[in-house]
Amino acid sequence: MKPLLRIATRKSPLALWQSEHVAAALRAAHPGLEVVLVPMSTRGDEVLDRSLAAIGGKGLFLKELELAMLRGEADCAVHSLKDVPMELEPGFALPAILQRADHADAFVSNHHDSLAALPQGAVVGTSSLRRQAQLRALRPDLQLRDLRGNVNTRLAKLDAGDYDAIVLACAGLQRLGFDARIRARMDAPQWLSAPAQGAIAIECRDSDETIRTLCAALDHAPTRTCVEAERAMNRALHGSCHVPVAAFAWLAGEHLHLHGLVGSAHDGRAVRAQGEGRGDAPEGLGLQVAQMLLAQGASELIAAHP
Ligand SMILES: NCc1[nH]cc(CCC(=O)O)c1CC(=O)O
Repeated sequence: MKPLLRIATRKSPLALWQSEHVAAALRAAHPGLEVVLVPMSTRGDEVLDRSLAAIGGKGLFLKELELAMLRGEADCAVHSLKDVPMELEPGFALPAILQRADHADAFVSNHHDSLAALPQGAVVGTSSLRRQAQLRALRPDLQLRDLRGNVNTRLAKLDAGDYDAIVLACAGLQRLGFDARIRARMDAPQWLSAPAQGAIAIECRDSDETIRTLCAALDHAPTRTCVEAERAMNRALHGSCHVPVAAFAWLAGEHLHLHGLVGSAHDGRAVRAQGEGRGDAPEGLGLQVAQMLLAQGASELIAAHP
């Protein structure tokens, strides 16, 4: 019998695409390994009428997949790393972080070319506090409206005329074949993406050495370095999906650069910081930039988002 590896995945089109992508990469890395998907629904996918924060935060997307691993129904799970809490559940590990795709956000609209080109008072859809905070800082005149659901649902709501524009991740749009929907990339330094946006991670049980080793073949060290800096910054700010924190790190040779932002989803206040360090010490850089943000009053902004 061929050795078998079972991947727990959410059922949204993006989650399925990402899990298929990981499955194909694992098959290529380990000829003879059989890889199958175990699609599951999570509470985060099913409850769409309440905010994520109200039903328990982003960890909800992971919990059911972790339970499937604990029950022995799956060997690992595939996630968008930006949806993975800064502190993993005890007993779990991330043996692979794949090479990051486009980290940037996308301005998506059927009538306007960019954020700057939106008319006064235009309606923009996003439920992300991070995106709301940056929109308020750059364009205080805009009307922000909630927009939840998977990528396909959000595009359908835009097309129904509910919004003048919406903001989504470039990576998700590209993976689903919606590249043509990207009217403008929203990128650093003016606009910062979510910590680890664009990176896919594999999670498995800490104790499962065989699975960890199989998955580790897909790990991309430069991506891990960058997302460790971004996540360390977020962790030091007690970041979760309930606070408007943005971070983007990139490597230039041996130098690691990190830009961070903490904003307010209620008004246009925001603090920004940037730092530079060595690629072998990403967590130190993350902490350093977090300290710079705190020194400018980030805690007050974070406390305003209970
Ligand atoms: N919040 C949902 C989510 N989680 C990951 C992505 C995009 C893919 C990625 O970041 O790798 C998206 C969609 C979006 O924000 O538009």
